[in-house]
Amino acid sequence: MTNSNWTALEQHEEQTLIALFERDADRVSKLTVELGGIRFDLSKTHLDDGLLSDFSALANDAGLGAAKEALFSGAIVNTTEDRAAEHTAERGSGNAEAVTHARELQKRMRSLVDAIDVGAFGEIRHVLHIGIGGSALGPKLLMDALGRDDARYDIKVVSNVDGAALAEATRDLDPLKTLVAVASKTFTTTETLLNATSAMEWMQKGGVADPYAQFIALTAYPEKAIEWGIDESRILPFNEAVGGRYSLWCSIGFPVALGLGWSAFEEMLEGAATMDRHFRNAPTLENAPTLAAFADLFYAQCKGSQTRAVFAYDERLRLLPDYLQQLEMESNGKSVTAKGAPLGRHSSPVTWGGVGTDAQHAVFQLLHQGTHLIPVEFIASKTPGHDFDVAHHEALLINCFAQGAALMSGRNSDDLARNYVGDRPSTTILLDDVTPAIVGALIAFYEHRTFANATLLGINPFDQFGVELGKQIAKDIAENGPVGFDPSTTALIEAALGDI
Ligand SMILES: O=P(O)(O)OC[C@H]1O[C@H](O)[C@H](O)[C@@H](O)[C@@H]1O
Repeated sequence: MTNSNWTALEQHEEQTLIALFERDADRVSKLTVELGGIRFDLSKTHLDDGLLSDFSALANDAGLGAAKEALFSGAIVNTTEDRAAEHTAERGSGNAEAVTHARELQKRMRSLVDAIDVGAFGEIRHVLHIGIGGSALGPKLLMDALGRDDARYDIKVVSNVDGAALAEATRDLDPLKTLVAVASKTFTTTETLLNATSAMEWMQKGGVADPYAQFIALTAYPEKAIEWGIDESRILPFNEAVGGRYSLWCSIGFPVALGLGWSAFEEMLEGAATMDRHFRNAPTLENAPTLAAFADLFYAQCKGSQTRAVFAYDERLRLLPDYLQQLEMESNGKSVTAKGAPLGRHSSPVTWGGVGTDAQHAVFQLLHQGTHLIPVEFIASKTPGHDFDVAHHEALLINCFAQGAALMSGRNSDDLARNYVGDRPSTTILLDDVTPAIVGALIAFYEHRTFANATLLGINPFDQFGVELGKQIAKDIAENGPVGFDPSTTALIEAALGDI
């Protein structure tokens, strides 16, 4: 990818959003993609014919088509770790061998769901899912989104090493009726293993005669789980070529399959597969993840936006911003290219966000009148997730659309304190409903958008070495105490922990 591509994009003569709508009566349909029960409306971004053509050239030069084929065919796309990235195979897309392997492991998962259902583990009512990062955020999001009214089991997800999290999660659980799922791709993550050990003690204290019999493991390294004490028959392995933040489709999604039932889990996989096919085959200008990546790159790379904000106008999706933070920031928060050279550009913007309408009364002031340019994303559902008066849902959607309109149109006032400059971009993602299939497609959309961003920047989105240094230093402190650290760190350790 040449610098001239970026120079052309940076020098693009930008029109206001209002002018773009005035000049092109087809703008909404041109920049709206509908598939899998989702409408992606990018018409309130500054993408225009010129930008689309320049970004398409950039995508060609960056080899997006070949990169997609490499991803789906199971080639080594995670070059720094010498691995493929086979999350799409979990939903039946791509490499045949990986798909067959995924199906076999899913059969094993399904058998365990069935066994628990028929009482092979006793009278299980609760599942305590212990994991962190990619081993927690997906199950947490999905159960919160889809398991509100009719979850078949009470699923609690614990991630933080702060014992308060485990205390809260176990407070109302009956240890005799609880299954503990220890979810860790590597089965070496210290927080997860400490929480698992404490959950084991909680069960012992709670009178469970053989707590190990109520523990299962979800991991890519079964031998590590066996070493920890979990019987092989209660381990659900997954392919090590599935990255942690892409792992909700495999056994890390076990609580979802158990909590919502196997058919719902399959619907979620099928929804994601629909998005896989779209990303792989749809032409660039009709390709939702690719167009969204163009808009992301335009603002982050050409307009200096350092953040992008995501607001779920639906309580069921309130954890989506958290989920996306890991997906986007851990994937593309890198200052080096896949070839090991300095990136020389900004990496992924900071993803942040919240829930509408709450956020309107808290942070939207800055979005409307602050000096930062922050592309905003709204996610809403046509169908409400409750039986209360329809007025609630109407108010929710009206507010969502009003915010997008206000950001774009602005309103002039001679009184500067009351002036809205407008021309602030947003994307609206409108779901038919929050169902397993639609949420599956939505998450796959974000995965592919992240991949397209990475490819155009030349980043490997599948490693995360940035998280290692802090872990290493924590280990050093735990093993050796405050030896050899800077004065501030030493003083903090001594003040809070004394002689550890
Ligand atoms: O699943 P685990 O191996 O326990 O890893 C849990 C998480 O921790 C790591 O530090 C990574 O930053 C995440 O990508 C990963 O999802």
